Amino acid sequence: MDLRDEDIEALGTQGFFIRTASLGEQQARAIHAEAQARAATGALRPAGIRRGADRAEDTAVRGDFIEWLSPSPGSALGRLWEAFAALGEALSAGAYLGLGRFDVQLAHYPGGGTRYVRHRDAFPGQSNRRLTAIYYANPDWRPAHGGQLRLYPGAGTLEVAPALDTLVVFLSERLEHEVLPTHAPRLALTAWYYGRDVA
Ligand SMILES: O=C(O)CCC(=O)C(=O)O
Ligand SMILES: [Fe+2]
Repeated sequence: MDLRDEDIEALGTQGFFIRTASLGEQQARAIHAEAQARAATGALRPAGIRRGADRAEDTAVRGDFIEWLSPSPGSALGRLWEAFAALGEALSAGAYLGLGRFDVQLAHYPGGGTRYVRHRDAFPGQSNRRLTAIYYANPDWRPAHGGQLRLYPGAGTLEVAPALDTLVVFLSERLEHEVLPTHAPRLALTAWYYGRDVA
């Protein structure tokens, strides 16, 4: 996941950039297989809305099942973790984002019209999530499956297919987005990067 000047520039001007074929098909398929296997074990839990004591589940808002990952050296998901780490370092160096630690979440939307309504991942002023990087692991995605990521960069909208090996990176405080209803199982791995000032 080498960073190009145009990616850094797009992040500054539009608040996001998109890469297809980001790790290569072989790695992408291995990531898909591992993510799929984790989802199949039943280890994932319904995602909550809001955090802490206010946490609730509401599938009309958000219908995915999630698991927080830990680094797993030697596996395909471990290599993805390393790629996320390298991306954070490159963006800190190239875009002066001052990123520190990150969390990685595996999310599985089971299909059946599950979605995640329009939202932002962080709100300005709260020193929490600075950058969101989403990596899609869906080898046979077709338009009829839905589940596109819809971005609201300002004027108009843009839809991103959650297809194998596609990476979307955006400023968590800035870009509103939503997951359109998905009619086939949909896998995504998301890294959220925090500012360096946050422990
Ligand atoms: O999976 C996606 O495309 C986006 C999910 C999302 O917006 C989130 O988990 O905050
Ligand atoms: Fe989000």
